[in-house]
Amino acid sequence: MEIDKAIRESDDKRLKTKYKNAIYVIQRALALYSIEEVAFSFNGGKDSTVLLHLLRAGYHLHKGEQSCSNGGLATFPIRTIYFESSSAFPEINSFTYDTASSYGLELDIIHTDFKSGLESLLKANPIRAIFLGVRIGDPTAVGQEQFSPSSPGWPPFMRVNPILDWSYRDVWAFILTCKVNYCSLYDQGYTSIGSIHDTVPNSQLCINDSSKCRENFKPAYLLSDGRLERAGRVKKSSPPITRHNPLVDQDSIGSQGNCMPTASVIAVGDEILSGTVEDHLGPSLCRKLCLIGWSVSQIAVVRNDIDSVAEEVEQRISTNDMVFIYGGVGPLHCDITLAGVAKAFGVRLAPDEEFEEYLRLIIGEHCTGDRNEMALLPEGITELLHHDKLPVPLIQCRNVVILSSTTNAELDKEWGCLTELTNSCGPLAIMEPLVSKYFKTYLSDVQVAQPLSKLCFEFPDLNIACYRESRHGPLIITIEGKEQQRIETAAMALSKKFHPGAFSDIN
Ligand SMILES: Cc1cc2nc3c(=O)[nH]c(=O)nc-3n(C[C@H](O)[C@H](O)[C@H](O)COP(=O)(O)O)c2cc1C
Ligand SMILES: Nc1ncnc2c1ncn2[C@@H]1O[C@H](COP(=O)(O)OP(=O)(O)OP(=O)(O)O)[C@@H](O)[C@H]1O
Ligand SMILES: [Mg+2]
Repeated sequence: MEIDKAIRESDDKRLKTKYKNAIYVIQRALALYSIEEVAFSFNGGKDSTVLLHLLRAGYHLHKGEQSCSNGGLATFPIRTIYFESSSAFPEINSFTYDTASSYGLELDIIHTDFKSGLESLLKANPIRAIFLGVRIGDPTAVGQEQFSPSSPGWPPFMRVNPILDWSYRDVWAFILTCKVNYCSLYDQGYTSIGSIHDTVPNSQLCINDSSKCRENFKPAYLLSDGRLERAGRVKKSSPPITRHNPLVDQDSIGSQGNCMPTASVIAVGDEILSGTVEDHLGPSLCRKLCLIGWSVSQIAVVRNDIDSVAEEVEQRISTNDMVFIYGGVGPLHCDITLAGVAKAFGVRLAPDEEFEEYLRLIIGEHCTGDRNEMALLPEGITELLHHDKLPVPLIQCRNVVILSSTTNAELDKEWGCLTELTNSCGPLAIMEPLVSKYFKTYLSDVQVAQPLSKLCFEFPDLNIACYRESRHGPLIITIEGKEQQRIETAAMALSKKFHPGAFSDIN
């Protein structure tokens, strides 16, 4: 088979190893699943082009092991799916179609979104595993392995990623060594291809030729720093904050009519969800936020699972000014919080040298593996918040602050530093806290209900709430607002509705 021969004849040892491992993954998958149970997700991109040829070679070798077939690959027996979108580059579409006809691919063209397309595909076919050209540097690769079940909420199938550990250089080494065709856009400076709306040629490949009016680009395989592969892709998450942004621009709060900034708190921990450990940090964080005039919109607990964290963060970042997340931070297998945050913003985890230096000062060279996994941070969106009292800086990714505290004492320290950083453009705007007044009464709920709801109506600018600490204990009523005088007026109005002494002040 021509691919296998080209690699065998090449001197590139690294490529040979990558090829061998990818073929091994493909052969494992073909041994585990029948040919009707597998599919190949092909989109004409460079990574899926590499995968196509690896699958052709892998299938040929797999067949060869079973019989002495000469592997006449006029047709490619693995069902191939292409999600065609109206915003795909015409060059990508034509390359995909031409490749399908050259290699006899049985192409299923799907016009819906990934999730519903896969749902229909799995309903109509016995597919259990899908080959993908996902690589470790892709944002969507976060948390994946060579065999990874589809995420919760997706139809159930196995994602098989034979080139997960391939670098940008490996991909081009393979394409050039095997002399296979690739989409023409890669010769025009495109290095990673999304849609026509979010992809431009990579500026790293721009040739500055003042004599020509048109910009020229070198081909993709000349990009020397593979980390810049996605430089031509517009980030999926443009600044997520749709409301005013109090992160650094504290003046914007006043200009929005003194509206309170809101925060959401996320705890990560299976141990909290199983009831083994009680979360004390969440309530403490809520109190701290209220004390600096912030309103807490939600407190959530999620599992130590990348997708659960990503889903929660993705929902909270657009509706809150800030999101605070803690738990799941560290070097253990269950420490997935940073990966979840990266996934929520659609970026990858990448080594951060500055952070690594801090970690090295603390833990020395005692990290396992090639490098310190704790120094992998969401790429392009991370800011390190330094403070003299902290051994390592706090991590902020856009409007998400990742706290590493595990106890209230540690939280007090981190919080103290965060609020002190405010003066030197830290993430928190310190607002005037709301003023509140607490009353208690032994009247029954039924007696209090109607007058209290009238009071809410008369004072719509105040936050009037009530709760009981125990079934037979007093009813506690709280009145919260911006001005003390206004609260006193409401308190007076409330007491006038009942006999004297019905309420006592517990402030
Ligand atoms: C066949 C196939 C299976 C996928 N399975 C999953 C999945 O299990 N979980 C997930 O979060 N995304 C899944 N995706 C979506 C990809 O992670 C990613 O969103 C997609 O490749 C588009 O990337 P883009 O947003 O950069 O265009 C799948 C995509 C395809 C084509
Ligand atoms: N529209 C699509 N139809 C079918 N498969 C797709 C589609 N989009 C993505 N995929 C699958 O996801 C993989 C990863 O996509 P990604 O865009 O990162 O790689 P690529 O398109 O092959 O190369 P490039 O990074 O140069 O765009 C693809 O190799 C392919 O297996
Ligand atoms: Mg692509």
